[in-house]
Amino acid sequence: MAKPVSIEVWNPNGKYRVVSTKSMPGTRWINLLIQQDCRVEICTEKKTILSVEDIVALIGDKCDGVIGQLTEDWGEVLFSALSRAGGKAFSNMAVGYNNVDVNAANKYGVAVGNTPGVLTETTAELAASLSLAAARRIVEADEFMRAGLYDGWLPHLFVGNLLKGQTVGVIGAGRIGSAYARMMVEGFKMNLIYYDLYQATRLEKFVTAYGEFLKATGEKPVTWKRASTMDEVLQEADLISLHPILDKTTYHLVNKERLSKMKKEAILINCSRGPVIDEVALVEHLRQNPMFRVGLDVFEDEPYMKPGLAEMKNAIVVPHIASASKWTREGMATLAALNVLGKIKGYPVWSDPNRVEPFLNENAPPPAASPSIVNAKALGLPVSKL
Ligand SMILES: NC(=O)C1=CN([C@@H]2O[C@H](COP(=O)(O)OP(=O)(O)OC[C@H]3O[C@@H](n4cnc5c(N)ncnc54)[C@H](O)[C@@H]3O)[C@@H](O)[C@H]2O)C=CC1
Ligand SMILES: O=C(O)C(=O)CO
Repeated sequence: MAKPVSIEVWNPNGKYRVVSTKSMPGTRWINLLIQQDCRVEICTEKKTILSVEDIVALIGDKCDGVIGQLTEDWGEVLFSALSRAGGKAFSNMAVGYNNVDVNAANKYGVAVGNTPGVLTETTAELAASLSLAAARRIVEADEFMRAGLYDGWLPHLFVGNLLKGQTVGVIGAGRIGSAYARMMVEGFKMNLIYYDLYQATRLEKFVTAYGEFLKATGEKPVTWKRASTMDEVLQEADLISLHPILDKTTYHLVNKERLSKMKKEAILINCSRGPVIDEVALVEHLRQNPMFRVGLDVFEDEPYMKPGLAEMKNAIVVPHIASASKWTREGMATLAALNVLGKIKGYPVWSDPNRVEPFLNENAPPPAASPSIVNAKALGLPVSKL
């Protein structure tokens, strides 16, 4: 018998019981659920990461849907518990769902939602912030200043890299990778090289058009290249940002051998998932190459860092905050709630998860659809005609 978990209840007499494993930003997501006759239970346990046992207790005997977090292990145990409780809907409050065993969800007929689109620009902006902070050694300089060590301007003080005219490399040019690439190309006039399993046609067109604009105004045009191997990006780029999903093909994509192919003064940014980089190999590489710099939002054993990383001056580390803007986090909560609500109400699945704006308009009711269900096809769910 699992131990009870503390909760806060909204609309106690609602017909459908929806559980959120965490408090989420904003109130729109709660109101949307309440308006559709849901009783909303929000876990108020103090600990940051809930165990599978905690979540089983939250699900209880009757539960129509759960909104969960990327820190939770959603597999056989939780999907079978949800199914036993009569639930057929789960949504991660995240676009990445490497914490979810979708096959297990399929086995129990549970729809799995995620929250694409609403975090694209916010995450890309954090990757751009880390890129600039690493290139211009902002964190080191800030520490130096606060330590009272600044005693006057010097020609060699915190000399970093100029981005303009250098090459930005993007691994995984999907929604976020492409948004980041556009920021770095347009903002800093960097040339682009990218590697993805698919062609990023819109991104290529954007860089071509921007290059033509620069040329027409008498400036050196920017260029783009789609690399046929990831190693080509590692060898050619001065700044590399990782934006693939985490799966078997991207686990330790950046390892010791690949790090050795990068330029000695290159900058590596990771705002995807920690295990995309072999972090032990990275710490060793940072030690051996003091001019190599890294900006990390995610870690292999999150929330922990591999030994030695925290001491490296050439590493900037932040606690998985890439999607942390108010608008984005409130939007993620809304999309996650609507994924669950849509399944409970028997709505179809939205036809294009890249076009989620209609769900985010606070001045209009959201469409009667689940914004993004990743296993819609496997479950044979109907698709919205809107
Ligand atoms: N740090 C943070 O707070 C955040 C992290 N993320 C992470 O970013 C990931 C990407 O998000 P989106 O851009 O929205 O997804 P997306 O699906 O639009 O883009 C992922 C891209 O990776 C590519 N890809 C897949 N396997 C690859 C491989 N082996 N080599 C190269 N490219 C490969 C895909 O073809 C796709 O273009 C999420 O899955 C999530 O893990 C997302 C949001 C916030
Ligand atoms: O949406 C995701 O995948 C995240 O990592 C949230 O920040």
